[in-house]
Amino acid sequence: MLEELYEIIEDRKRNPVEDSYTAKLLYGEKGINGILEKLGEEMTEVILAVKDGKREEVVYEVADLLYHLLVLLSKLEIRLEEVYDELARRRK
Ligand SMILES: N=c1c2ncn([C@@H]3O[C@H](COP(=O)(O)OP(=O)(O)OP(=O)(O)O)[C@@H](O)[C@H]3O)c2ncn1[C@@H]1O[C@H](COP(=O)(O)O)[C@@H](O)[C@H]1O
Repeated sequence: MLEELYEIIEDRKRNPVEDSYTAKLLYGEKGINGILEKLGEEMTEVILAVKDGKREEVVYEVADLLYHLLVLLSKLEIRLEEVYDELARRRK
C-alpha cells in the first residue's frame, strides 16, 4: 500500500495535473515549508485524536500523516526502500 501510494505521488511529480492536491504540495509556492507545515498539522491532529480517545479519528489522521510523510520523501527524492533498509539495519 505505501509503495503503491508512493508511486502515485511520484507520478504526480512527473505529471503535475492541475486538480492534484499532491502536485500543489510538491510545487506550491511555499516549497518544502508547505509540506512541513502540513506534516506538523497532521501530527498535531493525531495527538489530539489520541488524547480524545477517538480510535476512528486516530486511524484517519494517521493515514493523513503517512500520506504527507510520503510526499515529503518524494520531494526529497528519498525512496521508501532507503527507510526500509534503515529499519532492517536496526532490527535485533
Ligand atoms: N492519500 C491521499 C491523501 N491523504 C490526505 N490527503 C489530503 O490531505 C489533505 C489533509 O488536509 P487537512 O487534514 O488539513 O484537511 P483539509 O482541511 O481538507 O486540507 P487543507 O484544505 O487545509 O489543505 C486533504 O486535502 C486530503 O485530501 C490526500 N490526498 C491525496 N491522497 C492520495 O494521493 C494520490 C494522488 O492524489 P491527487 O494529488 O489528489 O491526485 C491519490 O491516490 C490519493 O488517494
